[in-house]
Amino acid sequence: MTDATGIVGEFFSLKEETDAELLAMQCGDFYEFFAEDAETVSEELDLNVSQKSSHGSSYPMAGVPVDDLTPYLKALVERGYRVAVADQYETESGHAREIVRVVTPGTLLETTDADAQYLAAVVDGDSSGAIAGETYGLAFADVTTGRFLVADAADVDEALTELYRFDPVEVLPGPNVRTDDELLSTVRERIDATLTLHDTESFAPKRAGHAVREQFGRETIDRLAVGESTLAAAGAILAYVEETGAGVLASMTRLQSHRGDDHVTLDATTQRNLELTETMHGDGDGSLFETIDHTATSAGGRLLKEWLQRPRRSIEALETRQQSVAALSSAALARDELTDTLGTAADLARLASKATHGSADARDLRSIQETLAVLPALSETISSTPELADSPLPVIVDRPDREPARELRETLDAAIAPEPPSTVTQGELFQRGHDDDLDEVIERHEELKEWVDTLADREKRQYGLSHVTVDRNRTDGYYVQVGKSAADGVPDHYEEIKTLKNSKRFTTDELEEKEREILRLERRRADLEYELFEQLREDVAARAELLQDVGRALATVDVLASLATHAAENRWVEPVLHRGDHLEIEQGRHPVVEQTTEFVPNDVRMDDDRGFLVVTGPNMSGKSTYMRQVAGIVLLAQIGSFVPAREAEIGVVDGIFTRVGALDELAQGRSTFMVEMSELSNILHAATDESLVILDEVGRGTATYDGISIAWAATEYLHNTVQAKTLFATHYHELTGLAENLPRVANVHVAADERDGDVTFLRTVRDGPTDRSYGIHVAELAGVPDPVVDRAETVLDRLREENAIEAKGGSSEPVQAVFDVSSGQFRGTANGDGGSADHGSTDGGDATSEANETIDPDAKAVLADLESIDVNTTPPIDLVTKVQELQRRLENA
Ligand SMILES: Nc1ncnc2c1ncn2[C@@H]1O[C@H](COP(=O)(O)OP(=O)(O)OP(=O)(O)O)[C@@H](O)[C@H]1O
Repeated sequence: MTDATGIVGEFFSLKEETDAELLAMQCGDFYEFFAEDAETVSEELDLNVSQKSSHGSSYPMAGVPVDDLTPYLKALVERGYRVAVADQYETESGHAREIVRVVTPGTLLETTDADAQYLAAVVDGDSSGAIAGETYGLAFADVTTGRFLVADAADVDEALTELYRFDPVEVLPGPNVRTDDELLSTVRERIDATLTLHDTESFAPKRAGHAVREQFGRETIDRLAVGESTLAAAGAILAYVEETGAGVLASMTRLQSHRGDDHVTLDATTQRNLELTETMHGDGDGSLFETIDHTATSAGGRLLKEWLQRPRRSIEALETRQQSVAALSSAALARDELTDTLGTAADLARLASKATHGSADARDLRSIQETLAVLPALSETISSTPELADSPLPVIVDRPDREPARELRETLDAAIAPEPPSTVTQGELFQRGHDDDLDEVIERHEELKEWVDTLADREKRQYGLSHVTVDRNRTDGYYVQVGKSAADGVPDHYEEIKTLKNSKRFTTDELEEKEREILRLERRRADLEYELFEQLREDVAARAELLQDVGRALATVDVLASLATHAAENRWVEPVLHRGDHLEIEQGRHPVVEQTTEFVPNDVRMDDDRGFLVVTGPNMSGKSTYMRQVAGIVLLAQIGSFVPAREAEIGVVDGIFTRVGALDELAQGRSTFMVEMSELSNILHAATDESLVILDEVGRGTATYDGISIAWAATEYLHNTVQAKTLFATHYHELTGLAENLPRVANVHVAADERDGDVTFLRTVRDGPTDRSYGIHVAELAGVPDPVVDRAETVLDRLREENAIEAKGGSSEPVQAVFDVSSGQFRGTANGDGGSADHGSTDGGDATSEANETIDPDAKAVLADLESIDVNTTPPIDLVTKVQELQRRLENA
């Protein structure tokens, strides 16, 4: 196919120049896709495919009108394609075409989605001679707002955490990352991003470093102490943005580092488990963000998401936010006024990016002017409301450079027409007074229009004509129309141009001359206005950083007002933050569940001597909700928000780690247990004594012995070595015994009431372990058939009486030997019906000797070994391993 000539041949040779999946090539008034591209596009977008013959072959062809390309591009890019666009231009010998842009998910400017749209690059530092301690370098850019951030990560998990946090739409893996299967497969699984293998050259440290210094200045790089692999990632992004022709480099005014001790570690799993921005099922509805979001602007919404994904540790910074939230929550009227004012604000960062790219129209500049006016309006409300004037809010609105912002606003206000058209090439964009030449053109134009408008009257008067009108249309230009009855009386210099049913149209030399001048002036006006507009747009683009600053200030006020609204409407309180270990929440509620349920508030108290809570309780009683509520409250406190509680005192944490459920992994067909263990391993490595750890049912994904052993060992490790604040929900009743041996472990349980076989969930958390699990009751609620429920009751009763782990015998007669966990003694019987095994006797020694008479010698040896184990001194894991070994021996006996 590539030997095609003509237009199709040109298409194929352009296609070779790009690694984009699709090429849209301009052919006159259409952009055409050929061959396979045409088929792909028609399938994706329902376009008609025709056949194009070229030198004896025929090729599928699909096209869209030039003016309609944008929505099609957007749709293709949102489906993950990268699309090259080749424009046609005139040459002396006809025309030629060249690729002017490659539109990719991360460089799409025409987005209408309010969310941030990050393009990410990840570099494995080992390959780029990274500085010590820095293994992965990451950079993130949002071309739609000009935001540019860098981060480094010590290992692959941290790198993934950052990626998950930014949730990029496109990822550029660095040279070594391309062979990192773990990272790439996780990115593919968890992040809906297009992976683009961009030119490895652009990641080269020297070249990348140069590009970054050019863009952001040497001082910034030094100040932020950006490492080499991070520089490589940032440089690769700059190169990519430039090469794709997005033309927005100038809007990337500031490099921000995403490092530092100020942020709370929230690993990828935790961000999902806590349902920060979407639920475990992938919906936005029901997430923490959706619940607390009352922002009035899309930039405010984006910032609130960012805060939730990046809680902070600096008490000073958090208290500053709290003071604003407190002031705003008590000043309801002023808050409403601020929110109403913010409602008129456009997305300044996005508009700045459009101005830089050259795609902003006159309406966009009007929006910029109107939005710049929002800042002084907010300032006015704030300074005239005493509570707000005394809060940190005035500092926030004064942070952008107000004077140049005012100048820009006034310039735009004076320049742009109040309601300009959306096209920038047809004139009527400017007001009088912006430019003398333009004013002259407009004046002369208006004079002529005036001459035309009054012509009919003059002609009537001068020549005594009736039924005269003067008008203009496309085919006839300007004409004088005279009613049929009067048409014979027109003067000689009238030249007839058309006869209609009831009238005739004429022109005159003078009218033609004026028409020519009007047309010339209109063309001149359009050209001049376009030129002036481009100039003005460049002036605005040069102020991109200022616009971003103002946008950020508006978004910040928006988020603080939103937090205040939520606090006021839901009776949230201001938590007291401190550096210690103490965590006390009185009458806490789950921020999301309280919206839809009559919520039963609960307390939590954790301290130096009570740093590890084992949470037990029946199924469905509310264990998970309780633990998530604690994590949610701590997280909200660390974004500066109020919290759902009557009172809260919170020692700030450096990280929140969770291991909760495994719904989604199951759907992806990964082994639940494997996932559970790798998450646990990550927590045991990453958590510190200042972290908060939430573990829900760890060890449930495997056989009971393994499960208990792992849960037990993890508890010891977290308690003794990591010393993180931990809440651990479990069904393994055995774990409640830990409180007796480990000083910082305490038991709490979610209470349930059982009367006449009916269980009522009280949802109240109390100190001490639960006595039973009520699982059968939940099975009954879930509709499990009665005979099964009855039988389960019987089995459970028997198990409860024996309180034992069973070991099976291996002789011809099945032998049941029962090891009593609570007493550390062994009981057994020869008859297969283990259930009747000497229930009356609690004296294990007697039962054992009785059993010994009837069982074979190998089994006896096993029993002897078993008896010799000292349960009180043997660590649980060894104990379980030993029991397993004994079991095996019995089976082989
Ligand atoms: N304090 C509360 N007030 C009101 N409803 C609650 C409360 N806590 C939990 N619930 C509700 O109870 C139900 C069960 O809660 P949850 O899933 O937390 O139980 P669980 O003990 O973790 O269950 P399982 O052991 O089966 O995993 C949920 O529907 C939840 O909304």
